[in-house]
Amino acid sequence: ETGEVAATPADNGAEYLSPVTIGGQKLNLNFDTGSSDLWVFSTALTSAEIGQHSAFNPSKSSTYKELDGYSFSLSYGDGSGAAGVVGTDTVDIGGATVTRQAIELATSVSSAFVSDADSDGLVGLAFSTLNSVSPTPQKTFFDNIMSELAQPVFTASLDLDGSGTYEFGTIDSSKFTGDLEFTPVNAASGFWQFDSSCYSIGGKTYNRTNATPAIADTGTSLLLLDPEVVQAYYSQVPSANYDSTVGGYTYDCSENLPDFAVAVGDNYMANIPGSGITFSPVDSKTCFGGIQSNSGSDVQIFGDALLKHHFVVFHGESNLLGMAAK
Ligand SMILES: O=C(NNC1=NCCC1)c1ccc(Br)cc1
Repeated sequence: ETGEVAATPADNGAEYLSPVTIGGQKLNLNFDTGSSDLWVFSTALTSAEIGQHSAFNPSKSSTYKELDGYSFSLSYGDGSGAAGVVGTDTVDIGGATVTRQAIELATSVSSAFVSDADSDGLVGLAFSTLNSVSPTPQKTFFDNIMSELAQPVFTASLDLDGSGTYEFGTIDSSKFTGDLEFTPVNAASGFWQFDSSCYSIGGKTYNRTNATPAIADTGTSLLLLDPEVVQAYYSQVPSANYDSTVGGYTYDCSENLPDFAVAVGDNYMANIPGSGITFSPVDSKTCFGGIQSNSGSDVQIFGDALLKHHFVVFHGESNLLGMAAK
């Protein structure tokens, strides 16, 4: 079995959305390798909360089964969150189908999800140990389908030109160039976590002292790195400075930015060309960088700002992360 869906950049440029069919109902969900819950907007929310979203209606699905007394409650790294009840239903992602997938129906969502009209919920693709369902944590879609897949993998090929895809069960070699380099993942963290001990700026490589690990997180928009690395990068950008009003480093959009690369394990330097560093404009002349600080936390987050420049393989059986150029 295999499945393939488009990953389309949302209007806000901050996330990618993919169509998922649950009990015959189609929703646009954010595939998130940084969390492990599949939750959706549900008709239990108020119409003000639902707004333009698609909301799952359990009473309209002939295959939905409530899990009596089960609940979920989640908060994400950016402070957004959701909570609600739990059931099972048939989930189809591009033809890959799980018949009894735990789906989490939101009865409350944070304001960020209400105002982001593009996302009808998330599909968690980190390890099931992080699932928030009480009293019994549930398995992710990938965990449930892995044994049925032609290969126990899923891949992310995110593009800003709207041609991105997620694929389950196969590694499509037409989607990348050069070698695919695999790195061991520390699954005990619950994340797709690996070592990253060096970086390069404008082609010059630096080793990090007391290097914190990194995670591959498709649910985070930016590249959130140690302050040491971020300061080193923006010291090479004359007009750059930390602007507390927007909460990050900004610079003149006319700057000719240096290339940047971070190590993924010992065998791969993941590069972002200088032309691909900017995340968004702040005003007519100022730009906001895709490289920002993780405020010194114990892990670096390699989000879409990095991942969209690469072909990424998540190998669930051998706990490896594959990276290639594209
Ligand atoms: O929440 C996280 N990733 N996913 C999403 N962010 C926003 C919506 C979804 C996240 C994961 C790991 C670490 Br460490 C910090 C943050």
